[in-house]
Amino acid sequence: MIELKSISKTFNAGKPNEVKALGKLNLEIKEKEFVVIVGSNGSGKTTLLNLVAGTILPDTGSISIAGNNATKLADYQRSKWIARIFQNPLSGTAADLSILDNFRLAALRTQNKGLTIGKNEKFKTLVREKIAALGMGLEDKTEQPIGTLSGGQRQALTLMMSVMDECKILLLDEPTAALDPRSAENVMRTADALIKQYGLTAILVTHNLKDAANYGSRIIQMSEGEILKDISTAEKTKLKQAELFEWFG
Ligand SMILES: Nc1ncnc2c1ncn2[C@@H]1O[C@H](COP(=O)(O)OP(=O)(O)OP(=O)(O)O)[C@@H](O)[C@H]1O
Repeated sequence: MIELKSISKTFNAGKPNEVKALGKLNLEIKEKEFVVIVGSNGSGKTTLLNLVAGTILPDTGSISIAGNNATKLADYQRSKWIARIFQNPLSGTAADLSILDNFRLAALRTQNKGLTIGKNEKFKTLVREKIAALGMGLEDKTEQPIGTLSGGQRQALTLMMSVMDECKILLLDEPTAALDPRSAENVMRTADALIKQYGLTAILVTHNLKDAANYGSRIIQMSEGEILKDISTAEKTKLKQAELFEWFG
């Protein structure tokens, strides 16, 4: 589903503040795999997500997404395959617009459904059903500005918006870092359930080793722009949480 071949990325090349963020990185992620990426600050995790999303382009190497050569495609050209959730719950939604209008905008993102569908009763009913499935009691608040909701509620809705379209890949960039522990757990549970339900391929970047242990089918540890460890599903199920903390702590 995602294939990175010999990808390298250097920022400010040739200047005194040059940073080699990724060096000749190879990574293949299969369809429906849920990869958790851990690693210390500055190890290249977000750069890797940015390269997959297309917000930055690689210096060398190639990127294939869903069987397409995406190496030179900009982020908006990849958005039909990829949805992304950021650390800040305020990113990805328009605070002053209602929950429903935010879902309309999200539906327009991939330009598959068009404005008419976004306006009709069928769309409203579908949105209410999807929101009800989150079990947060937000289905009767769809006319309320999304900015009035808590960070956890917004993250859960942003997740639902992302997967309602035809996206196949979900990128989660520390999605719970700004949330209290309980909301964080709810958001991670919601993400995990949606990934399974919609059969998504997912990448989660996190500093939370408990989440790395509890979620996902594969763990990758990055260090100085390279993959240091790559733990497969079979190995991960055998790993005890204590061992994981020892390895990555
Ligand atoms: N746009 C940029 N311009 C210059 N340097 C950058 C840019 N983006 C990232 N870097 C540098 O590249 C390196 C990798 O950064 P990246 O954000 O990918 O790390 P990370 O593993 O996600 O870190 P963190 O856990 O702190 O979020 C860092 O040294 C960072 O300072």
